Amino acid sequence: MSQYRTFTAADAVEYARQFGGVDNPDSLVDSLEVGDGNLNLVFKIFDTQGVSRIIVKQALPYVRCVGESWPLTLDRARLEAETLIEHGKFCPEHTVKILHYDADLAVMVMEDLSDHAIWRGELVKGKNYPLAATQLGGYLAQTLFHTSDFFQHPYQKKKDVIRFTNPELCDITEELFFNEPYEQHDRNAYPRELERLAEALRDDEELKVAVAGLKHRFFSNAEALLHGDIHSGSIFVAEGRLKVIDAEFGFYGPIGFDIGTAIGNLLISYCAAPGLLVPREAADAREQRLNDVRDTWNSFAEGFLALAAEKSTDRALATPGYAREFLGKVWSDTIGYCGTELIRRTVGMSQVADIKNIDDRAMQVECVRQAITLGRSLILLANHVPDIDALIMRIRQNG
Ligand SMILES: Nc1ncnc2c1ncn2[C@@H]1O[C@H](COP(=O)(O)OP(=O)(O)O)[C@@H](O)[C@H]1O
Ligand SMILES: CSC[C@H]1O[C@H](OP(=O)(O)O)[C@H](O)[C@@H]1O
Repeated sequence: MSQYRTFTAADAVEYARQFGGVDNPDSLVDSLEVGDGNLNLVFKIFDTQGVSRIIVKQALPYVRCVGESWPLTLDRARLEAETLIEHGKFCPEHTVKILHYDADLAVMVMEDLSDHAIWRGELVKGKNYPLAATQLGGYLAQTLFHTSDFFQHPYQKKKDVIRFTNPELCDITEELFFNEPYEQHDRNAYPRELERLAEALRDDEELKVAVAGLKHRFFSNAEALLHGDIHSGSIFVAEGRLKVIDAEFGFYGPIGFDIGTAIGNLLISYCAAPGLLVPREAADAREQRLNDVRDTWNSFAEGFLALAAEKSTDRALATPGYAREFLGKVWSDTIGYCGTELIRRTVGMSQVADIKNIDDRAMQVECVRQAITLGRSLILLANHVPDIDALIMRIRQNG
C-alpha cells in the first residue's frame, strides 16, 4: 500500500532532519513552501538563524497550477531525482545535488541554491551573466554525450531507455508543444489582438507538416537522456556559476529538443526585452541574448565533438567524421524545437514571466507577435540554416 501523503511544513522539516545530511539536524526548525512552478511543492528548510539550508520537493498527485481536475503521476519525482543523479554523474558542476529521494512519498531532498537566482528572473531585470550560456552549453554537451549511444554500452542504454520512460510527462509536452498551439484549444492563452496570427498558424499546412516531423522525432528518437524542460526558470545562476534543477520531464529523446528549448527561452527574453527595459538597456540585452544563443550552441557543439573524439565507445559511431555529421541533424532539430518553444510559450498555456511582466499592453502584444513570427520562421527554416551565424542573421531579420 502506498505511504504517500502530502507534506505539511512540519513534515518537511522533520524529513529534512532525517535525510538532509546536516551535522546538527535539530538546528533545522522551520520551513516555507516557495514553489512557483506549475507542478510541485517546494519547501525551504531554515535553521535557528533563519538561514535556508536544505530543499524538500514533493510531487502532488495532480498538476499544481490547475488542481485535482488534472491528475498526474507521482512517478515524476523518481524520474526527476534519477535524471538529476544521472546528469550529476557527468556534470556535477552544473547539476543540483540530490541528497535523498523516496519514490513512495514522491519526495526528494536537495542542495539549497538560495545563494543563486533563477535565470529567468534575472533576464527579466536585464541582468547579464556572461559565463552562463557557455556553462549551459557545457552541461548539455556532458549530459547528452555521456547518456547517448556514443558513450553508453548498448545493453545499459536500452535498460536506461526503459528506466526513463516517462509517458505522462511526455504526453504533456506532446500536447502543449506540438498540438494545442496549432489548433483551437481552451488552454491556449495568446492575446486576443493576435487572433489572426494564431489562425494563420492553424491554417499553415507547411508549418503543421514541419511540426508533425518534430513531434514524430520527439516520440521516437531515443538519442540521449534529456532534461526535458530546460528553460530559464529551471536554471539557477550566480556570478560565474550555473546549476540546473527540475528535470521531471527527463526521458530518452532527441538531443536537439533540449538545446532548442534552452535557446528558445533565450529568444523569448530577446523578444520581450523592449517591453521590459528602457530602449538603451533593451538594445544591450538583445545583443547579450544573441551572444548567449551563440555561446550556448558553440559550447555544446565543441564540447560534444571533443567528447566524441576522445571518449566514443561504439566502434562505428567513433568513425572520424560521423559525430560531425550527427551534429548537423542535431542542429536542424535544435532550430525546429526552438521554434516550437517560442510558439508554445506565447500561443499555448505555459506563459512566462518575460511576457507576463510587460505592463504596456500594446508593447506586450508586439513582443508576443515577434516571438510567434520568429518561432514560425525557425520551424519552417530548420533544415535550411547552415550555421550559427546564419541563425543569428535570421533572428535579426525577424525584427
Ligand atoms: N535547489 C533549490 N534551491 C533553492 N530554491 C529552489 C530549489 N529548487 C527549487 N527552488 C525554488 O522553487 C521554485 C520551483 O521549483 P521547480 O523545481 O521549478 O518546481 P516545479 O517542478 O513545480 O516547476 C524555483 O523557482 C525556486 O524558486
Ligand atoms: C501543465 S504543465 C505546463 C508546463 O509546466 C512545466 O514547467 P515547470 O515545471 O517548470 O513549471 C513544463 O514546462 C510544462 O510544459
